[in-house]
Amino acid sequence: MITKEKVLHALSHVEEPDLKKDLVTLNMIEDIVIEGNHVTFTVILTTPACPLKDLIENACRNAIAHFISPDVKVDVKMTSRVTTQKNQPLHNISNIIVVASGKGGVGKSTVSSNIALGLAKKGAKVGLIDADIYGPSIPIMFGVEDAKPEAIPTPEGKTRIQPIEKYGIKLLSIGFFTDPEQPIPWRGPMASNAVKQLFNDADWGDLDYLVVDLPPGTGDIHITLAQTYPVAGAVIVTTPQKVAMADTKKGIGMFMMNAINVPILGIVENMSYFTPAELPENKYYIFGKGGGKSLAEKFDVPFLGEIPMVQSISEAGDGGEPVILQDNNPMSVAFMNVAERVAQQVAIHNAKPASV
Ligand SMILES: Nc1ncnc2c1ncn2[C@@H]1O[C@H](COP(=O)(O)OP(=O)(O)OP(=O)(O)O)[C@@H](O)[C@H]1O
Repeated sequence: MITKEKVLHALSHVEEPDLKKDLVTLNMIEDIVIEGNHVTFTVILTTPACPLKDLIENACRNAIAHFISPDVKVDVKMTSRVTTQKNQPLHNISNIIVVASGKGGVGKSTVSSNIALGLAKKGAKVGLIDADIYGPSIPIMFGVEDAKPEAIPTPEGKTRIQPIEKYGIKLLSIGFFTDPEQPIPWRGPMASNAVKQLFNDADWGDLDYLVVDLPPGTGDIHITLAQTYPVAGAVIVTTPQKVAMADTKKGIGMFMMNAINVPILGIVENMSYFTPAELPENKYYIFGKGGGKSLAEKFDVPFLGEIPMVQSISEAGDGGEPVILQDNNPMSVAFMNVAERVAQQVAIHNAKPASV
């Protein structure tokens, strides 16, 4: 006879590959129902964007077959409860992910947008802040250049900014509050205060992930944000050129400084190679090859993936519909892989003991 204990015993032999503990110890199994020869249970993953979903499901099926009987009919429901970063800064936001680059123009906003939408596509509740005071490009990438977020008065006499909702995520850009024709005269503290308002004074609701597109380089905003709001981690975007890599090293160094101490979730290499649309098999490594990967190895941080230079990426971004929204575009898959790896790294960091 199949019992709940037997099912739990079988599943206690399935290890969560990232967290290196079994699913039962991690409290990832719920709702076991046994009806004769039919077993149903739910696996609670740490993120809906878990890249190991299929692997874990297969391992569960194999464990039941091996430890109970191959004849058992198994139904596995996969769901998720997103884990929360340590020192959660805003009670309704589980994880803040900053996206940074040493240099401007390497595709930081493109990567931020596609990661945010990728996580949302997987079912997560996602917000996106465009904190790039020097060139806020998220409004263009989401086709909401003219949006004017409402400020709603609260009973306490404050105002709450309502994020704009587009493609299933909530977004706010510093660009919504500035005149695009005017250069931004803000200097450090003023700009930092404006960005802080996007965190504090906005009505984000409950979010699993808040992705923040930082200005390029290292500066006041980075330091203020990292010190005011502990973040789950930083995604570093670089291109393969030597000059970009040199600045990327500085950026990584800044996040690793004791006073800042932001975990590096990994490096994304953008514009890794050029691929013409009509010859998708041809890859031209015009800026050099393997730089992002070797940088990740040098700093002992994950390499989150390479994104080629493809016309459809810039067309989609300029057209206000990031490429990940196109289901049949291979670049959509490339960005989804990056988004999944980011979510995976957040979950790994969240599971570490507080001192690590
Ligand atoms: N992989 C890619 N293939 C083709 N075009 C790309 C790719 N990545 C980014 N682009 C294009 O390059 C331009 C700059 O990208 P993006 O705005 O994302 O860079 P950024 O690093 O955020 O820039 P900034 O420093 O101004 O904030 C955009 O027009 C974008 O569409």
